Amino acid sequence: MSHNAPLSDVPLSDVLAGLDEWMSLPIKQQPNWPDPVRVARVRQELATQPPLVFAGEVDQLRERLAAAAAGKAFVLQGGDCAETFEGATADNIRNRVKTILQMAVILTYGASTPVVKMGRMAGQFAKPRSSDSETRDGVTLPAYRGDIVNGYDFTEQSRTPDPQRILDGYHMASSTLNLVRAFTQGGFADLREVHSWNSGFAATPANQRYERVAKEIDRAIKFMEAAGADFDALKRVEFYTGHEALLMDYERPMTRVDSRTHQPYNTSSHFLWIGERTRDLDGAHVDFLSRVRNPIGVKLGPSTTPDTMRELVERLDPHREPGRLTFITRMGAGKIRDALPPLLEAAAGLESTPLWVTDPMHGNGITTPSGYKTRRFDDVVDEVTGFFESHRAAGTHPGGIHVELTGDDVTECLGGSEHIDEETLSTRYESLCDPRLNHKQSLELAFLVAEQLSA
Ligand SMILES: O=C[C@H](O)[C@H](O)COP(=O)(O)O
Ligand SMILES: C=C(OP(=O)(O)O)C(=O)O
Ligand SMILES: [Mn+2]
Repeated sequence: MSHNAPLSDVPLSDVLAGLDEWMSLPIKQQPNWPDPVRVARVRQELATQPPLVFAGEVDQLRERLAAAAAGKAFVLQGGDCAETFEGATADNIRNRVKTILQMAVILTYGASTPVVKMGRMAGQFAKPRSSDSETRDGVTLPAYRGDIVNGYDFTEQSRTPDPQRILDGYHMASSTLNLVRAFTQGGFADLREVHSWNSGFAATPANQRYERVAKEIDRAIKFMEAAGADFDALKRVEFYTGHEALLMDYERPMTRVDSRTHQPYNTSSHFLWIGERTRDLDGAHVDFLSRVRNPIGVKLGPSTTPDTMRELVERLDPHREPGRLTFITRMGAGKIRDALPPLLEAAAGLESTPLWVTDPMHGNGITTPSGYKTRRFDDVVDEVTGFFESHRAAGTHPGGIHVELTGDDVTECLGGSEHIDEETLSTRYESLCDPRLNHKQSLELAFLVAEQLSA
């Protein structure tokens, strides 16, 4: 029997042994910890900490993703490229949650589709890098790999990987998730608050357009209330977390055997994805994630062949379980119309039902002459359009969108209705890794996606 069988026929000792199989496989993008003994101690301590999510929630998300894969819902995943410890403030978390809620309203209302809301939040602390090191003014130090590994400051001390950061990352994820749960379960995310999510954001065409949608929703709710509808269910909103499962010294200790089902769940997050750089078929990440019950995503870049995709299905979704596997394509605006159709065609013969999500960010990175990593809003929109076109042509379901965004008024991506240009980038560029859509650009994108969805 395959190791990730949906039914728990595998002896517990085999399950536990399997969870460490990755250690014997090639692995990429892990830090060079200077003191492995300290890391081992941290791993042990982390393994004793309470889980961040409950396995039942994870199962519920799998059902929601299955609905999206079947064209009955749409998934919205968004958040920072790299969450930071310093950025885990109430204001910052609230603005990101508000932005995702607003985008979800635009999509739900504009396209009459249920939206599965998921943050790149509460654990998005580890980053894969193109280069292991960074050189500035002749000084070479280890690359910044995310706050869960090392610091961004360009000093030897800060860039040296520090395992204490793994525990700090756990606590940051825990407090972030606590606030996210408070907002989404305590009334803040109630659809009757649809106007208040817009407050605090500057008046712009996108916000004004949002206000108009909010007014219409308000009127509809008032009408239904007057007609006797009970809206208590609106008080609570399902909101899930996801991050790239990259740092094995975090992901493994957070993986626990569920007492109800005797199956392993990665309790650091509801959803986990494997990055473009670590999805080797015979590598550690694919093996490890094939053994946990969480729904799993895999990033697919433009060079992905149908064979690779088929093999990923075999390894990660051998039982063809709806909701289990999400392909997050990140092809680039210029490539998606050529690169995605062969994958959609090949998937049709597999009896698998992967959820197809577009990440219109990571294939569209450019660096300005002054050294800023950025993306053009128009390229982001073009990739999203290419995603919808490809699915329409193939008769498959465009199931969701995955974006790097913030609720703040940063200037990291070029364009949008505010026409951020190369000179403006430096005024408020805050990301420590990839450029994010700001609040207005996020709403603008949501309106465009809603149009595509309802086309
Ligand atoms: O977020 C994705 C990657 O970590 C990022 O794009 C890598 O960036 P780099 O090429 O600057 O290392
Ligand atoms: C590293 C990322 O993406 P990818 O693996 O697609 O490059 C990311 O999502 O930040
Ligand atoms: Mn990124």
